[in-house]
Amino acid sequence: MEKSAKIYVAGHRGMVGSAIYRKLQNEGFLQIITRTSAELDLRNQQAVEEFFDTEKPDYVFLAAAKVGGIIANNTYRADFLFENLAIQNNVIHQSYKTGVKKLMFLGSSCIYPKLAPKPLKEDYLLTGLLEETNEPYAIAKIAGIKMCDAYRAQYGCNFISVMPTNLYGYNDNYHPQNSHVLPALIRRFDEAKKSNANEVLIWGTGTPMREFLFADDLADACYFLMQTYNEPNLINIGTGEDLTIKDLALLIQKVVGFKGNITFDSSKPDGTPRKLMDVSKLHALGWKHQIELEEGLNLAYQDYLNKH
Ligand SMILES: NC(=O)C1=CN([C@@H]2O[C@H](COP(=O)(O)OP(=O)(O)OC[C@H]3O[C@@H](n4cnc5c(N)ncnc54)[C@H](OP(=O)(O)O)[C@@H]3O)[C@@H](O)[C@H]2O)C=CC1
Ligand SMILES: C[C@H]1O[C@H](OP(=O)(O)OP(=O)(O)OC[C@H]2O[C@@H](n3cnc4c(=O)[nH]c(N)nc43)[C@H](O)[C@@H]2O)[C@@H](O)[C@@H](O)C1=O
Repeated sequence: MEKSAKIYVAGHRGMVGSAIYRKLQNEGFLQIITRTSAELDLRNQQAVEEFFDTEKPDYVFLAAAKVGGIIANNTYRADFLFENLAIQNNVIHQSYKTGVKKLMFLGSSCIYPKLAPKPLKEDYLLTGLLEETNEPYAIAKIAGIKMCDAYRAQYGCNFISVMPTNLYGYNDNYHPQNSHVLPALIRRFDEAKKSNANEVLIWGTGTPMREFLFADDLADACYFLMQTYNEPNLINIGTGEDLTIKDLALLIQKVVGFKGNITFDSSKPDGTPRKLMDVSKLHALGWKHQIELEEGLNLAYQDYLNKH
């Protein structure tokens, strides 16, 4: 990407989009185009068409999506399917129509079959049934991968798909019900500490395993792949390391400094038992994460404290 190129970061106020925006600014890009969802609703086909016709971006990072944790995905099943399909259909199709040089589509590790062998290799896509709690979101993301590949095959578009693992970082969503586990627990432990509560409740059994990547590391990987990777199919972005939700809770408890107990609410869903990514393809290209989990948790907790 040339430093003077017009780069559209869709979703620039979100956790991932804001990290990509910071990365591009730090690298000296001069024309980063942004719109909030209030200014440009990406579900609106006509508005997206007008925006692309007017702005004609050279490069697109598609980091706008309807996003949430296990309960949000399971509760708003129609919204997660419809909104994500609409956003990605509009952005990918208009990128083709206006001659965007390269587009990056962000998927998620939940596109892999629930019981696929671990670690999850890219070629396990569509080899089995999906996890029920986030099936609508995963179906939309799989459609996004297939759209990028179809536009590459039929029209020669350089559209690539990356699959990040579970993410956390600056500008995360700390909603008590709708957020992902890591920000939810930062908030719950912090509130328990401040109110001198005796215990913190963790959803599920604590036995599922998850892999976590700091969003600024993800942005760095996205930037790296945008410069170097021009292939169909998908590429995983993660750390290659995971831990149980119980161990994550104990680590967050330590970082926050909560002295009470933790208990488990097994009436809440566990979701996928494990979704560790195989990151050998990314490592072979020469990229590896920098920020380890405990360091990232301290950074995220400071960001939470600054804003709450
Ligand atoms: N968070 C995670 O753990 C993971 C995220 N991902 C993927 O990364 C990407 C970004 O996620 P993340 O940053 O966490 O999500 P956020 O919820 O933090 O940000 C999403 C952004 O999308 C924008 N957006 C949502 N709906 C619309 C719309 N209708 N029109 C225009 N913009 C819209 C929002 O814009 P505004 O602020 O202006 O309303 C918001 O800034 C997504 O594709 C997600 O699937 C993948 C794996 C894990
Ligand atoms: C990124 C990924 O995120 C989603 O999948 P998920 O990994 O299952 O998401 P999660 O972060 O919400 O939960 C992880 C684990 O943690 C447990 N857990 C404990 N206590 C809390 C808690 O307080 N909140 C939440 N949310 N989970 C909790 C929870 O029960 C589960 O076992 C997808 O829907 C999909 O959107 C997607 O791609």
